Amino acid sequence: MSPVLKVRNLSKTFSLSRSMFRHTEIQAVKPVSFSLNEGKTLAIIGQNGSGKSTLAKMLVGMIEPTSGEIWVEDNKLEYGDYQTRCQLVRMIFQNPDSSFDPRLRIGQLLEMPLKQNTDLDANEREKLIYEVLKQVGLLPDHAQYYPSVMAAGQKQRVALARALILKPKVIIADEALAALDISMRSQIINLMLSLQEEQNISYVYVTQDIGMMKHISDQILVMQDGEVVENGNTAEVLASPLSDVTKKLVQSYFGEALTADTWRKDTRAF
Ligand SMILES: Nc1ncnc2c1ncn2[C@@H]1O[C@H](COP(=O)(O)OP(=O)(O)OP(=O)(O)O)[C@@H](O)[C@H]1O
Repeated sequence: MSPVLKVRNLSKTFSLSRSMFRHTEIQAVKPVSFSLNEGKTLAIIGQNGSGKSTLAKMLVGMIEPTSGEIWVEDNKLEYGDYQTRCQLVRMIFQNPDSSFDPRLRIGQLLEMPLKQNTDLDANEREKLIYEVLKQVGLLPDHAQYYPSVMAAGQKQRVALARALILKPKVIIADEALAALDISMRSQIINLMLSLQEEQNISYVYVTQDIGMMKHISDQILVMQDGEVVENGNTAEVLASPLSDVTKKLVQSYFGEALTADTWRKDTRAF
């Protein structure tokens, strides 16, 4: 199986002006390389300020990398080429409200990426909008709703629908489920898992939730101070962590080192 997402030596240094003559540089992400196969899930975990979000934002084209390359299949993603990128990689955020225009109905929100990035006519766009609403467990009638009248879980379904509508290869979820309560979170996760199975989507979750990632990720990348300190198969990394930061994350979530036995016995819902 060949990788769908390939990242080579991707890095980001922010330069902050302290005064006219003084600059400080922050190496938010030191050169990182990894790849992700089709239909698989990568978890990027790490403490606050470790560089997770900066990495995710570079993948989705919101931040210009200082160096490195991002490939999706045979397409090299160039910063600023939104048209190519959004058909390959889409992102969902923790707070959908901040990315929804409150003046637009759900149908209009979903139609926007289709108008901007495809040649579909109005009938074809409408058909696709109803199809994607159904895929995320909403009804055709929801196209007429404004986001403000929807519950948090429904809004996250709309965010997912908007990410799915261009049929991307990779979806990046930056702390997308952290604000939802446990039962809504499980519903959305299960929905994302079944969509993954149907459509072979690859997911990158940016999260601090190691418990959930144990259940749903195939690969884990652990970051600390802008550096990837561990990268590998989730079960192997969590069962035999090499870095102190991973050991601490495992210990603080599971209360002990994670042996094969405790792994099996851990049945907590995510
Ligand atoms: N636009 C920016 N300008 C300057 N520095 C930034 C910018 N964005 C992030 N940083 C810095 O880069 C480092 C990594 O931040 P980042 O937000 O990627 O970490 P994170 O692991 O996602 O943390 P959190 O979980 O708190 O979001 C931090 O030191 C942060 O202050």
